[in-house]
Amino acid sequence: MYDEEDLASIREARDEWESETRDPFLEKGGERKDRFATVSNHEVDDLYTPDDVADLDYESDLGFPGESPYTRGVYPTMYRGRTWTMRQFAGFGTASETNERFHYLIENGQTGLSTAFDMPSLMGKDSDDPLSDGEVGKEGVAVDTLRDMEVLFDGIDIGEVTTSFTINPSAPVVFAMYVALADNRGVSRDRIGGTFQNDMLKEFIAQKEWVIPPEPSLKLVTDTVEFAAEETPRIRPISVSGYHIREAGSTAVQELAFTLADGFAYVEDAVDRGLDVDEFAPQLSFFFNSHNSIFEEVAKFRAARRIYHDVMSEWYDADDERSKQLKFHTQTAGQSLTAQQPLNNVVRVTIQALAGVLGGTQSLHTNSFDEALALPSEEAVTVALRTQQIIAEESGAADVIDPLGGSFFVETLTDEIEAEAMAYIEEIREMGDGSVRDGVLAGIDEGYYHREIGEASYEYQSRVEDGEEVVVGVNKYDTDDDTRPDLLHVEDEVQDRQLARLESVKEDRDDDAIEAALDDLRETVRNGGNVMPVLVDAVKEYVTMGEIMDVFAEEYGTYRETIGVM
Ligand SMILES: C[C@H](C(=O)O)C(=O)SCCNC(=O)CCNC(=O)[C@H](O)C(C)(C)COP(=O)(O)OP(=O)(O)OC[C@H]1O[C@@H](n2cnc3c(N)ncnc32)[C@H](O)[C@@H]1OP(=O)(O)O
Repeated sequence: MYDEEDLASIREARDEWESETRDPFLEKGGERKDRFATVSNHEVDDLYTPDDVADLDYESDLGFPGESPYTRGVYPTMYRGRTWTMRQFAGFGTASETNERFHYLIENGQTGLSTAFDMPSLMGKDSDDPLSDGEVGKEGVAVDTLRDMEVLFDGIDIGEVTTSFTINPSAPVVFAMYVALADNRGVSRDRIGGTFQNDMLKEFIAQKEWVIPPEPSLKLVTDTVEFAAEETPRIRPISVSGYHIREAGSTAVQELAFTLADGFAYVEDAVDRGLDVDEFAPQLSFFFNSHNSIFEEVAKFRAARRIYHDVMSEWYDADDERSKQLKFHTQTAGQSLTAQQPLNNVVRVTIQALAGVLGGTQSLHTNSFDEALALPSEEAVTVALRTQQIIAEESGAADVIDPLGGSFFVETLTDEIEAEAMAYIEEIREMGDGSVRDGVLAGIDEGYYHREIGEASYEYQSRVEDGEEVVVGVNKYDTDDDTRPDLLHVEDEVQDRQLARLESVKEDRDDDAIEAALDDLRETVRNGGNVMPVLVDAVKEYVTMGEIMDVFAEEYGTYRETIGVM
């Protein structure tokens, strides 16, 4: 963006500044540290100038918002037209309690819904399974049958509001329930909107919740992609998630690279099935973490959009512009929150949320300050939502598009993060002999991710222990405050109420229809067909989550991690 002559004179002026202005000043007191680095340990210089961005080409590297390569944002007006979706993750108890929380959040100005499921539902177990005992409704809402979905969305217009479902191994079942709910309510399938996390690859990489092995898991994900493309154009069947990879201890670059590689693996799997990339890619979506190093996060989000645009065009021949636009949800970093001095977390969350906004997120969850201690209380959830509203309506951050674009520092970081992430993606592609899909599966199988993330995590912990990485109120400043906010407690009787509902649903069912539905499902699995249409029929008969997942486990087998078992 600068000509050679300008750059030469800037270089010369910088040398002069260093020797005549900075260095004599440094002699007085030096710098606070020997080395400055982001939370991911990415070293940063003291100052950036046009010389650092000498290779930047405005048109091909940045462009304009809503135009390729989308570095500056996916929409032409970004938040001047509409602010991001404020989507607080919520769920606890039975569907009735969560339905109440949904209404509370909507009344308080939240613009989208996001469902947290309890552990049994996440793992595809019914509430009456012996393994579920003590976990029902504890960390999210319990969903066993379509009846729970009916209660969950009572009084909510599912043709209007978009809802996110954080569910993975059992995602096809919940997707089928949502479609069945729409059918039963007479809402046409093309009106329902929302997102299923349904990102099984990151489960094997980082979060470690699975039922069946990686290959059939991927097959089921692609079933949902195909079904969504054909039936539910406003549903995003996968939210390719870096969040949990980062929470497991990865760096920002690893988070970006591993997530994009997973995204490309899903693209390849769907293309291998015979789908045209432009038929399904516009419905893909992403989900990233936002940590404390504000500029690193902004650069990560900008690099994500640029890489995605370039790779979708060049490797997968996407034509439709929507196939090349990376749209993402952001959640502030749970792992950065501290149990000590919990109110400090409000500040951390504000910084992280601001990074998401400056980075152009489409949707945002701000963590509640008490999340290191328990599920969020109503008070904490309200502060978290208000944080988003203050950023949106008081800070001015939403008034200018990509306000950090053109910052010598942020553009340099964007380039560096892009290059480092691409090196990882290429490495994964090579592990699969030219196929990212096979490379990701090989990486899972061989413990590649486990090693890479483990090393980064160990290194971060060591820096915290050495005090090189400061965590205020934990390893520096007053650390013995034990203030405890009022916490949300989920009563044990929730389990009894959920079991009673499940029992009454089971009593009312037509046993022959249940058996026939499960036979159809087994048959479809055996002949390799898309399971989604039969799942929709099955859940309409009130077949349970556990009954369906048992068929998958019987037919596809279960999975045990082999890492470390030599
Ligand atoms: C840690 C925790 C755990 O594991 O426990 C978790 O995982 S929690 C995980 C929680 N996960 C999530 O909450 C995932 C949320 N994800 C999503 O909501 C989606 O996948 C998303 C990221 C693509 C965001 O979708 P969204 O509907 O909120 O936002 P969109 O960007 O699509 O915008 C919504 C509508 O507004 C329109 N729109 C957007 N911006 C503008 C603008 N400036 N002017 C005019 N219209 C606009 C869009 O075109 C779209 O319309 P139209 O609809 O007409 O096209």
